Amino acid sequence: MNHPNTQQLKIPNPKSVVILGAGAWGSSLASLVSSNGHKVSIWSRRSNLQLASTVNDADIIVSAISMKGVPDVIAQLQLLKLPDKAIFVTATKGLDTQTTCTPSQIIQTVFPSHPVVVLSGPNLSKEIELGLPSATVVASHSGTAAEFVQLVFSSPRFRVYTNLDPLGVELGGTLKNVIAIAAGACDGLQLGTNAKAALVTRGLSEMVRIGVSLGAKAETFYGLSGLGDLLATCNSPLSRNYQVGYQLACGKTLAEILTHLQGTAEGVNTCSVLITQSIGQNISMPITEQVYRVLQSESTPRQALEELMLRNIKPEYYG
Ligand SMILES: NC(=O)c1ccc[n+]([C@@H]2O[C@H](COP(=O)([O-])OP(=O)(O)OC[C@H]3O[C@@H](n4cnc5c(N)ncnc54)[C@H](O)[C@@H]3O)[C@@H](O)[C@H]2O)c1
Ligand SMILES: O=P(O)(O)OC[C@H](O)CO
Repeated sequence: MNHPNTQQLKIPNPKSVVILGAGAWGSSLASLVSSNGHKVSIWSRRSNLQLASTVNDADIIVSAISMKGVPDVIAQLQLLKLPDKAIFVTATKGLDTQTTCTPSQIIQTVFPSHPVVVLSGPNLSKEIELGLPSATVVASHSGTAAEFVQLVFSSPRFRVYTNLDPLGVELGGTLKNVIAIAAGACDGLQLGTNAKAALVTRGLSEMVRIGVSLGAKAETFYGLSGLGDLLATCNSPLSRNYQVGYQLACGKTLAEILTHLQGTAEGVNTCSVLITQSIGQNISMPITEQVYRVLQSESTPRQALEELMLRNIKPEYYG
């Protein structure tokens, strides 16, 4: 089968794309789509735009809001008449603390007749704003919807792959945030490259274990939206989740860090949800457990390291 290359990707008619959320990621996604010649509207809870008039002709509605705002904004959309053609794209990386649902699950439950596409990958918004090259994944049970979104977002600086495991892609981007907090702490404690490699590899193992138990495909976690995003977030000071861990290791309190952090570190809330899920499903998640204890001030990063190193020795299970 012949696929077009990025030079041939122009969609004949510009599409109408609505971005919900005017934060770092919403702004970067807007600039990617408008550079491709599409009509972009950005709505946020603080803008003067009416949600109803913003979405009334949308081909694509993108959620780039923080997880805590998703249920409320989707409930607002439920009261409106959306165009039948509208495809939802979620670029939010978190879990709902009330229901433990992912954003795509929340959207699909409220809008069962609209396709939902997950967009996730190693995409630090500051690098994208600089025009640096990057790749991502758009995943949906509707291959047609995923390919449509792929065409709208693809460009020579933003390479977009399709995938048919939306839950796996969404969980990859969500679960890695907790491991990124641990990786930041590892660097803050100056534990070295060997320790970081061990942490990230065993972290991936935890992601696969809980992800598969929640219904994702194991292989998805070894792609861009899993391992790819894990590597980006665990190795970059641009990541807010990494920053949380790094600064905790430097002795700051979580409250101090969050007060000064630019943007949202979803891993903090995601960690609490994962602890509930891992206990409920009897799944071992030692790194997540230690991150949780540090976030709750029940332990320090140094004590968390000791706890991890002193666990019973065992075979290297994969997954
Ligand atoms: N920044 C990145 O590099 C990046 C990359 C990929 C994915 N993401 C994900 O995108 C999401 C947004 O991240 P961000 O970096 O843009 O965060 P941000 O803090 O810069 O922006 C968050 C946006 O959500 C809105 N919001 C927050 N609470 C809300 C509520 N209760 N109701 C309505 N709107 C609300 C804010 O007004 C703002 O527009 C997160 O889930 C993040 O994990 C971020
Ligand atoms: O800044 P973070 O930690 O939210 O990470 C941003 C993106 O998820 C990286 O892909």
